Amino acid sequence: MTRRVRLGINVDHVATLRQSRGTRYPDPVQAAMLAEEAGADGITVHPREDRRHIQDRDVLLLKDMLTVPLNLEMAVTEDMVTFAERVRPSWACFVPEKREELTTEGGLDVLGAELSIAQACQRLANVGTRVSLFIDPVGEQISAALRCRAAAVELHTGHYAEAASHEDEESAYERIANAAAFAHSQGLIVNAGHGLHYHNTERIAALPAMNELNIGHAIIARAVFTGLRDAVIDMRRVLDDAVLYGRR
Ligand SMILES: CC(=O)[C@@H](O)[C@H](O)COP(=O)(O)O
Ligand SMILES: NCC(=O)COP(=O)(O)O
Repeated sequence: MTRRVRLGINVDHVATLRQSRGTRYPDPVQAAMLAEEAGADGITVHPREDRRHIQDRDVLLLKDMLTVPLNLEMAVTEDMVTFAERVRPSWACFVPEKREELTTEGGLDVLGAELSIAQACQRLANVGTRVSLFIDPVGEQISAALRCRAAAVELHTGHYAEAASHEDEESAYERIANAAAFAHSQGLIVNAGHGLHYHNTERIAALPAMNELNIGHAIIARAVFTGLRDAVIDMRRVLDDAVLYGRR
C-alpha cells in the first residue's frame, strides 16, 4: 500500500481576515468543515495569548463539530494548559509564542524548559490529548522531547521556507531530513510545518519518516482565487505525487 502523508489544514488565517474587521465572517469553523470535506486529515488552530485570530469560541465549536482530529497549537502557559484540559483536543502542539511576532519565529526550546514541558505533557495525557512539540530540527531538542514523553514532534520548516539562497535552503533541508530520520528512529511521530507552499512542499512530503504536514497560509491564500475546496485538493495532490515520484 502506498504511504499517505497526512494533510492538516491551519485555518488561523481565515480568522485573521475576520478579526481585521470585527465581523462574524469569514468563519474559520466553516472553513474547517469545507477543508474536511475536501480531504483534510486534520484541522490546526493556534489561539494566541492575544487572541489576534482564533477565538475560544472557534476552538470549542471545532471540538464539537470536526470528525477529523483537532490539533490545538498552544503556548505552554497555565492558562492555555487549563484551556486544553477543558477542550481535550486529539492533539496539542506546544509552540513558542511572542506577542510582538508576526508569526511563529522559531522552535520551542524544550531543552531549556524540560520540567515544565514534561509536566504539561503529562497533564494533557491525563485527559487523553496527545502532545506534539514544535521544534527546530536539532538532535538535542528531539532527545529532550523524548524525555518529556511527547508522542510527536513537528519540525519547524520556516527556515527552509524562508531561506535567502539556494545554499541556505539546501542546508535547512538537510537538517530537516536528518532530524526527521533521527526522531523516527527514536519512535516519535514526525510532523512538519510552517511556511510550506505549493512549490516547496514536495521534498518535505517525500521524506520517508513524514507522517503529517500542517499547512495554512499558502492554502488559504490560494483559496482566494480557486476556492478552498480546490486549494485543499491541489495540496493533497502535491503530497500524493511527492510520495510516488517525489525528489528529495
Ligand atoms: C506554530 C506554527 O508554525 C504556526 O501554526 C503558527 O504558529 C501559526 O500562528 P500564526 O497563524 O499566528 O502565524
Ligand atoms: N504548524 C504550522 C501550521 O500550522 C501552518 O503554518 P503556515 O502554513 O500557516 O505557515
